[in-house]
Amino acid sequence: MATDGQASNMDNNLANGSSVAASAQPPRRGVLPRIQTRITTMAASKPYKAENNICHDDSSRPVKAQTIDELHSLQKKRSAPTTPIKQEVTAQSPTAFSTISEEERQRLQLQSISASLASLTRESGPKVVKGDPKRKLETPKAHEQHHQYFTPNISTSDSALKFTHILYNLSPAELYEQAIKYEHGSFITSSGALATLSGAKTGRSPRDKRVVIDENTTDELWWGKGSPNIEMDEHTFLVNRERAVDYLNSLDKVFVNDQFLNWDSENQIKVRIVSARAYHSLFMHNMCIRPTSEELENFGTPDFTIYNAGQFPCNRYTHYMTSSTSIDINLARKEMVILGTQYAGEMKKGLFSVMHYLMPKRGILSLHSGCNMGKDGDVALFFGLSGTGKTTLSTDHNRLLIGDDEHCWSDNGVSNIEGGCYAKCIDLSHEKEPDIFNAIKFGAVLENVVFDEHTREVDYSDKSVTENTRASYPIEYIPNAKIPCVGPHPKNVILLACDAFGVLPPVSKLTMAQTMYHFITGYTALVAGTEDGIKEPQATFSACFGAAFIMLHPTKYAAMLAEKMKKYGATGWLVNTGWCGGRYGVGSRIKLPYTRNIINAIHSGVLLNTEYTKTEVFGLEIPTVVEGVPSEILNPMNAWENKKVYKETLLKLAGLFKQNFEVFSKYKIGSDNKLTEEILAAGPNI
Ligand SMILES: Nc1ncnc2c1ncn2[C@@H]1O[C@H](COP(=O)(O)OP(=O)(O)O)[C@@H](O)[C@H]1O
Ligand SMILES: C=C(OP(=O)(O)O)C(=O)O
Ligand SMILES: [Ca+2]
Ligand SMILES: [Mn+2]
Repeated sequence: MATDGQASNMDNNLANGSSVAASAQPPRRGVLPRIQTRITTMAASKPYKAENNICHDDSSRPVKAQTIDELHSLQKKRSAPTTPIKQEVTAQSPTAFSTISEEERQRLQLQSISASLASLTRESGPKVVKGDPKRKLETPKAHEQHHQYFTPNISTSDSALKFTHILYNLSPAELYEQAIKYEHGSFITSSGALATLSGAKTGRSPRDKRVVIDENTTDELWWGKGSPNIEMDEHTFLVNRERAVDYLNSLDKVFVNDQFLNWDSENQIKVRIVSARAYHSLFMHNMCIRPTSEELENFGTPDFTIYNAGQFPCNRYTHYMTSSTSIDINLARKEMVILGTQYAGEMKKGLFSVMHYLMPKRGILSLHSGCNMGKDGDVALFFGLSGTGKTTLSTDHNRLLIGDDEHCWSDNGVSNIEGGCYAKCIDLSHEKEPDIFNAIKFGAVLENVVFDEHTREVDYSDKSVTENTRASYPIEYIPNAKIPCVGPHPKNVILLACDAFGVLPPVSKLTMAQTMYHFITGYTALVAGTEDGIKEPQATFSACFGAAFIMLHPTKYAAMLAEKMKKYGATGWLVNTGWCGGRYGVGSRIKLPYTRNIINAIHSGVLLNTEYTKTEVFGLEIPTVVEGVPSEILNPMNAWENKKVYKETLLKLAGLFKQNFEVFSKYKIGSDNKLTEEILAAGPNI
């Protein structure tokens, strides 16, 4: 089909081409057209006159360059001067860089980057210089005094003799060029996105995420069974940090991104990402909040720094290492080191873990949820594990998108932590998800997708590289994004589960105790791919729908959620975006349009006042009708052909729920004894 189309297009072009040629004066074979040397009918608008009656071969102005090199130098305009240095600084409010010259500011910035990259054993940062090493002019001689580079006090070692070039907050266009020139597997797709490969790891490696245990974190953090925080000591962290920093400094150039997290300006943090790949720099450019040039000038010292040396493995002879991958967080040093994985999601989710530590300390609840808002200001949260529909369902053409994955709930309302979205691409189509499909354009990063060698058309159904194909794009690529990404207190809290057992109803209305029970339980069937090594869906429990990212005990987050939901009167819902009519392999996944209709009925308030029945075992309230959804699927028992197998499956899942919840039964949720008892009773009855 496509070939036919192309062929006939080509025929048309040829036909058009020849007809145009025919209508102009065709040069007769063997007779070349005469060269004109006289002005005849030059357009009157042309600003210059012919000299000595000799006409130039071109009707435009001559180029203002004497040589080819000069011509090339004209092509690139220097960026507009950065915002003027503020002079009106009072003695009471001197800002960090307010009274300094542009040169001094640049020097301080490079000094800060050099300090970030400092070796802790040699106690010095590398010699850093701004700009691409391929532009030789910018590589200074060491004795030259040049404001573009910074030389720290260097102890004797060969690594101290070279410069590390810093590609600082490059634009997407510059990053495209860097990726395409220097990184294998980088291509521009037909829609303008940058296609890249993340290497051997195409998903996160939760079993390789380590957190430094020290005198503070011993008591503060959640350790042990079920916790994502695999311990490591400070010394081992420093060994890995040194390995990453030495690797990065051995390169000709590194990328540095200085950006923000959290749209709530009172609770924003400054992050620095040092990475070796343009792909990683563009990914974080999309995922974090992009500073304005003025904000960048006043950036100062970051609150948290990532060293991404993902191409380089960790050393398995190092204590605590169980593979060649390690993602290490040190809260005291405010640093994270990545070795042995190039999957970009580690950076995004690593920072999310950090927010899960920092925000609750301020009484702010961090949420692994999507978030959107109706035209009347009604906010909905979409909690759920990977693949349950946070990104898909929060991206809704009829509502404003606040964010697809990571939020904060403070006394001021909700705020997105990030500046972009990270959508799954498997089986993506314009028809099913037009807004996400259209966001995959110039500036978007497309990970691990397969495309036609010639047309660069992406085949979203192709799983040859991985099932976890991904697109990262700035949030403003979604047409109805809410910028700034903040909103009032949520009205609906939707818990998403992708139930591979097919026994949970497509929608149920939850009591407060049930909401807490299901929030702490965090059930889903993990969909293939996002976590490395998972190929088939399997039942999973992940506390707070994000056990891989929370840092404190789950009951801390649960207590905060209960308090906020009560205070602001939010309603909890459980939505199964997984299977109906049988388990995975027998039934089928609930159709996305049905789920959207369910979600619409929640947003509109229709589902608050409708008829409900209660299910056995889980005791869930289910509506008897939802507009645009076949009534027979609303009660899963009706959708199953074999009722006996349904009941067995239901009991099996209920048993897994009970078993999972045992560890939480000895904990109290906040200061409320009654709520704790109610939560324990809100689980399945068997
Ligand atoms: N009924 C449904 N509801 C939500 N998503 C569905 C449904 N059926 C299929 N899907 C697919 O499941 C995936 C959900 O993934 P995503 O929205 O990225 O989840 P998350 O953001 O929670 O990780 C998407 O690929 C989506 O197209
Ligand atoms: C980036 C991730 O998020 P999600 O799959 O929830 O979109 C992830 O879990 O690796
Ligand atoms: Ca997620
Ligand atoms: Mn998502």
